[in-house]
Amino acid sequence: MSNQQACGTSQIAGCRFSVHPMTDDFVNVILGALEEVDTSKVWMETDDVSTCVRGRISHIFDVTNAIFVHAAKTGKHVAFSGTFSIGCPGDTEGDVYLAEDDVRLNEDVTKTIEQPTACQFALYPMGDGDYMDVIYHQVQEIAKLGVDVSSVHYATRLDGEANDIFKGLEQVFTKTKESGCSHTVMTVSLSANSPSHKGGK
Ligand SMILES: Cc1ncc(C[n+]2csc(CCO)c2C)c(N)n1
Repeated sequence: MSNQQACGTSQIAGCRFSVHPMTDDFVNVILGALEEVDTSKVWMETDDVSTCVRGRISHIFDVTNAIFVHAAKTGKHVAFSGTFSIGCPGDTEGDVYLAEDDVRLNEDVTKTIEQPTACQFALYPMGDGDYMDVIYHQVQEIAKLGVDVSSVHYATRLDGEANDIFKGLEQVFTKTKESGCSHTVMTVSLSANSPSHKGGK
């Protein structure tokens, strides 16, 4: 890749995300989900707008998956919106978290939570001239994982279990990075328990 040198070489991955529960009790749903999840293998900061987690890819997806299903298991309509990134130039602070092993701290609990979910994601393999090939290939691959895949303008839609969707998103993100993309960005919107899900999309 021609501009490999211009871009950062940090292998730290991250996600900046917000959870929006459609309920008067939103503070408890947000803070409850953040507290219930073991975040000791990621760097994490929460403010009034969003939360940022940084560390190894496995833990970024383990933690965001867990926070989403913990918020959604309340039964409230919950929306999640996040941006995943790896290879961001200058992203080195907190690299100490890369020394963690890949044992996921939340998987045992997360996998017991069933949560039908709708997702729209968009992949941005930056710094690669063949970016559309990368996107088409990854969308084909995610279809093998047991989630319904369809096309919408500017994104790909996934319908299925939250845990399967997160597995697919992690695969897309990891494979894009492994294919040599110097800076990979993926935006994700999720919706659970929406009254609009009943009777179609
Ligand atoms: C994951 C996540 N992190 C932070 C916020 C921002 N936020 C909005 S209300 C609230 C609780 C009371 O301060 C917080 C932290 C969010 N929505 N989702």
